[in-house]
Amino acid sequence: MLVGPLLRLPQAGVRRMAHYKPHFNPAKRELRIQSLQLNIDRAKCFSTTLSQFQSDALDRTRNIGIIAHIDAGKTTTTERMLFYSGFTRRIGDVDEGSTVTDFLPAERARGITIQSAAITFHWPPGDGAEGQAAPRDPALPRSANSHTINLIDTPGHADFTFEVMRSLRILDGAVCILDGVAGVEAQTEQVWKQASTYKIPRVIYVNKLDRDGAAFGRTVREVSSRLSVYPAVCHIPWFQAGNGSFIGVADAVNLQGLRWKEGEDGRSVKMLTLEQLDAEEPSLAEELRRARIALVELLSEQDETIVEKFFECDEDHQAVSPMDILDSLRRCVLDPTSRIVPLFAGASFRNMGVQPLLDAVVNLLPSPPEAPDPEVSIGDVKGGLRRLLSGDLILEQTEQVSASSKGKKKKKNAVRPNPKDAIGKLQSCALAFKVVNDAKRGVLVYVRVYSGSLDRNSLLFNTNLNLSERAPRLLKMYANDAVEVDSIPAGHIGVVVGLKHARTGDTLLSYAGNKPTPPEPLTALQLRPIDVPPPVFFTSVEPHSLSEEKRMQESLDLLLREDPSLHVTVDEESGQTLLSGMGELHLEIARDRLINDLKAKASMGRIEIGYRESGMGVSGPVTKIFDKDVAGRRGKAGCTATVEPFDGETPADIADEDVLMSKTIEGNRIIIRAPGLQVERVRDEEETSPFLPPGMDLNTLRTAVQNGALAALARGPQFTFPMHNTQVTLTINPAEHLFGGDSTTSAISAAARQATSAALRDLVSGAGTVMMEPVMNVIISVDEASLGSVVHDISSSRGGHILSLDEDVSLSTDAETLPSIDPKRVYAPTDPFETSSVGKEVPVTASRQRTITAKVPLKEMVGYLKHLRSLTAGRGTFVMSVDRFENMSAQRQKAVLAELRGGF
Ligand SMILES: Nc1nc2c(ncn2[C@@H]2O[C@H](COP(=O)(O)OP(=O)(O)OP(=O)(O)O)[C@@H](O)[C@H]2O)c(=O)[nH]1
Repeated sequence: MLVGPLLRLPQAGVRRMAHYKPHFNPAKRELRIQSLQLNIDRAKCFSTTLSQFQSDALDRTRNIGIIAHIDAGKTTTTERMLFYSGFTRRIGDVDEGSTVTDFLPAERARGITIQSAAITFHWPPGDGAEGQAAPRDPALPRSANSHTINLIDTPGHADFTFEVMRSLRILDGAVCILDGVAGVEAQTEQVWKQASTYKIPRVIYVNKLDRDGAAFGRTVREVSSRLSVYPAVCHIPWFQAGNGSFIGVADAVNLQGLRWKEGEDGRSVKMLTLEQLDAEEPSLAEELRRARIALVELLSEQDETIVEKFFECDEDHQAVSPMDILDSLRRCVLDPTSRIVPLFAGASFRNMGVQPLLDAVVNLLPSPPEAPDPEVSIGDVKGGLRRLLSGDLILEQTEQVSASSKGKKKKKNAVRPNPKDAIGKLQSCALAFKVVNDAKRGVLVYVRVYSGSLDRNSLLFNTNLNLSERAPRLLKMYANDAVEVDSIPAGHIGVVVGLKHARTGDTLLSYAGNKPTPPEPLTALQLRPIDVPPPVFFTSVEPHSLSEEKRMQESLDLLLREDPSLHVTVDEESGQTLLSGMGELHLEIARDRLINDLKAKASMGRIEIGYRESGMGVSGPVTKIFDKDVAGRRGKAGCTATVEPFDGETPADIADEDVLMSKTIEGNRIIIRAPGLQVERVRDEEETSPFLPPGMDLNTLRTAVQNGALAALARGPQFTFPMHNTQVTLTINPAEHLFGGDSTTSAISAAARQATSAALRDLVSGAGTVMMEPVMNVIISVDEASLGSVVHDISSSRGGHILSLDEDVSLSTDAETLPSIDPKRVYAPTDPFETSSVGKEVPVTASRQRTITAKVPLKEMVGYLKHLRSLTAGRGTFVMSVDRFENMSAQRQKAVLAELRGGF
């Protein structure tokens, strides 16, 4: 934005803003969050008969999350939010391990948030039902009425990136907390980009301004340069006498000062008008006027309405009403093309700045109907939920399917589904965003409902697992307290109790009719689908005794439902159970969960890198006939398998009518062919064949063959690492491979496994296999002084490949790369001990932050943080994510194998 010539102090005779905040009492100039005790009592006394959701009007609901760099103060801020809203009686303390949101013992012990907990509270305090009948008074800010806030606490550690994505996708808005000392860090950039992928409207809160070295102005400039957005500075910090301790904020929207008393719980806030500030803190008053001008100027660049208001006020920046500014900020926040992000200031630990931030959540972030349309997919077709509900997306999907099946023989009795019929039958769709094992209530599945209403006792079809299960109980959660409800309407967040299968990330549908599955193609519907990155670390899990094995398996199953980015495989030959995950900390936390929380009597081995194995050529077709009694039942089935290299991208040629399935799973492609099966679509949704074993449907056959192939692919033939970039084609010929009732699912699975394993072994005698290792995308933030040594260390000692210095290299393929913003053109107040203010050059000094983007083998990154800290005097930070698996050179392979064998 242009601040230069326009940044001038307003003319004399400035009009005073009318104060508008009803819960701030201007007469007393002292705010006390009202009737705290009353609100706590109310919170405890929710009627269990009334559906609490009914009283929470959607436009007075905010589904928000807090995103930040680790340790920026998410938990500390959340605890204050809960306290000021009357939800808790005392402020929890992360350092004492007494917080509400971090309620897993493992989290409390580590002081980090590892699990997203959803909490509902009201702001301003009330029960969210007040004044529901009365329409909103447009002259008052939304924060004049009590709102229901569903807060999802997202994890901050890099190992939990996938978990961050999972919680982000159900948010309608987010607060991004920055550490006022550290500024924008590599991980902030990463999580910011992730939020941009889902186009989530955001506000920024600069925290920890009480700490020595806090630099609000520098942080604001970093927001523009590193996050590529225009910070709309709504608050500036108030340091006593310009450079003393942090005592409050000056509010550029309402043109007032908010001062908190040192050492109190923060419920008392002294408010000062601009005139009072002039008398008490003239330099702050002057800066506040600058901030107001900059704010109006910035908004004017993107919002026509504020320009009109500005002209109506005779071009007096101070005369524009707070309501007009709030409305303009809101329009910008909700406009996906706008790059304006409102920015607030505080020190949560000192209980300063949290109530105005809560007002901002209510005033500026969207209600569920105002939030960006969530992405859904049906098969390969993607689009918005609204397009799905209109039937257009289904139409597109059916057209695509019929186009791709052109040239195929028409199936007998084929019926094309009517999109309107399918949508008409859809009663609700919801996303299970978190599965939590509650000691008292059992397994809780947190859901966000996107359309319709999820009712108690309805049958829920899980499109990820292809099964239905009933929802016997529904709850609305208040951290560890719960209220029983009859339904969860669209836009709301609630909990389903009693589901046996649903996992974190699954899409759940309820539909009309008594069929076991919803009409096609709804069975393939996915809400906000995300790609699960491959696990790169693994460890073995061993029960203490044979009798503990069942218990351990149950605990592992639960762990996997909670966190599907963990994987469990059983090595067929050694019988060892292997648990794999995204990072060392990820597996350490899983170990804690398993052993300390779930009380599994098991021990875990060393955490090791998950290498992969890949074939160098094509195997011959190998046929295996399995013929054995399984659990007292005769089983006989056969299968032919061929394996070949697969580049991970080339689409499968599915124009072959014999192809039953072609799926890429965990970096390998599984193709199932069944020539001569003569598949027929009988009715709308059922496929069958006269040659299937009695009682078996096509889906069961597919799953059995797939599971057999997956079990074989889990162990490479030469190095015993899981196979990668491998395509296996399995052929089931009914005449040769199916033997009526003897061909049970386990016999078919066993035949598929044996055939795949034999084809893999065939590779070894032919072209051979090669080891692959995970290569990471690494983004390192360091100061100028350490740049040289860090770059040298990465490229020479760690075999890394530097991609860029300082350039914005997008980690996510979806995130759009925005043109950069010149921080010189952004308003930022002077930091204490800094000389000039606006329009300054970002100084090129030793403290300037530099960003290194590189590709480095994961093996070389183990324990890197400690090393980076020593190279950068403790200031360097980094984030990394898996780029891909790469073939290892013969020399590197030999060295790694020697190390592994030596048990190093
Ligand atoms: N001085 C100061 N310290 C703060 C402030 N806010 C948080 N802290 C401290 O910073 C540390 C991290 O705070 P948390 O609230 O746990 O941060 P978090 O972002 O939730 O961290 P994760 O859960 O690990 O992602 C704790 O020691 C807090 O006491 C603040 O405003 N001022």
